[in-house]
Amino acid sequence: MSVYTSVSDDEMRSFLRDYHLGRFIGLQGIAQGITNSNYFVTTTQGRYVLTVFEAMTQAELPYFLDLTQHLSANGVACPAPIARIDGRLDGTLVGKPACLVTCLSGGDTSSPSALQCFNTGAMLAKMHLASTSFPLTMNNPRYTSWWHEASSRLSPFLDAEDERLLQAEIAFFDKNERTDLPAGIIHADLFRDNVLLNGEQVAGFIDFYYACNGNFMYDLAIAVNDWARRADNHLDHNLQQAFMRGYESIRPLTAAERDYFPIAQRAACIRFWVSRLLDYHFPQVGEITFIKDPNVFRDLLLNLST
Ligand SMILES: Nc1ncnc2c1ncn2[C@@H]1O[C@H](COP(=O)(O)OP(=O)(O)OP(=O)(O)O)[C@@H](O)[C@H]1O
Ligand SMILES: N[C@@H](CCO)C(=O)O
Repeated sequence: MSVYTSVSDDEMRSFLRDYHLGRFIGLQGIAQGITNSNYFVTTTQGRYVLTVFEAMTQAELPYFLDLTQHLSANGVACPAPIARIDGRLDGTLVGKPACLVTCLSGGDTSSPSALQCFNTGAMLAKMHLASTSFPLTMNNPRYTSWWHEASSRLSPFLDAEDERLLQAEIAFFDKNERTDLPAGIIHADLFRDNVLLNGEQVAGFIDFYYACNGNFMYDLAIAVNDWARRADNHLDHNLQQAFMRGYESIRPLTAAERDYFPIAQRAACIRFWVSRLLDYHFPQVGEITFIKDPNVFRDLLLNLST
């Protein structure tokens, strides 16, 4: 259950006074989710999702809300933030940053069909195209310099084989990274649990809080590594192909991007192997998180080349 911040009906009524959303009817906590507190809010005008941010600061929030507003206005399926009467997209509730967004129908899946992969790939390509006209920028907080630094912190906790593999992969990417390929805003965390599906259709991408500037192939690799990953941590060739075909139905890849894709997949493994290792070995006091198995991405890394 992840409703860490309790919001009373009276607090919600008072929050809603800043919006043109009619009268408050009810509030219902959403059980899924790890980082933030989420509620369905019903008013006389409809149903919305309230997020109360547990870790993000008020100053950090506008970038992400402006981004989802831009994307939804440009045909990308994602929740649109609701503007307050004064035009702001973010507010404060129970002393924490908060926002209201449109409520999407649908749910996530842990075992996607090929058509769901195709449609998610197509929507990711739409997002990449739409992002090129977004004016704000954000550095990727979890990229090469981050994993260099993190790998030093992790070194005492790793056995010799894992240490060697991690260092070798980091060095490989340092040599092979390309910065001249198409880039823009990337989601950077488009796992299966961050896409709501309505049957075979994409209802919307959620959780844009790692979105940043980056290489499109790296973003595609992050998504494919999760969407096509089988329980044995090998990639399902058909699901991978379906995802890539969907992507290319909207944004065809160049030969250089195609060549780079396997390198980006290895980098995407480093990213999530390292973040999960950090969560495991350095659990933050008071941080609300469930530790996910780091070895999934070590094993996927090993299996990518077999
Ligand atoms: N706009 C939306 N419309 C409908 N349902 C939503 C919407 N946003 C979130 N949800 C529901 O709330 C759940 C939790 O949302 P989310 O995954 O964003 O939680 P979080 O705690 O903010 O992030 P994370 O779980 O990645 O740490 C989702 O699985 C989904 O069921
Ligand atoms: N999608 C990430 C967690 C959120 O960044 C993971 O599965 O490790």
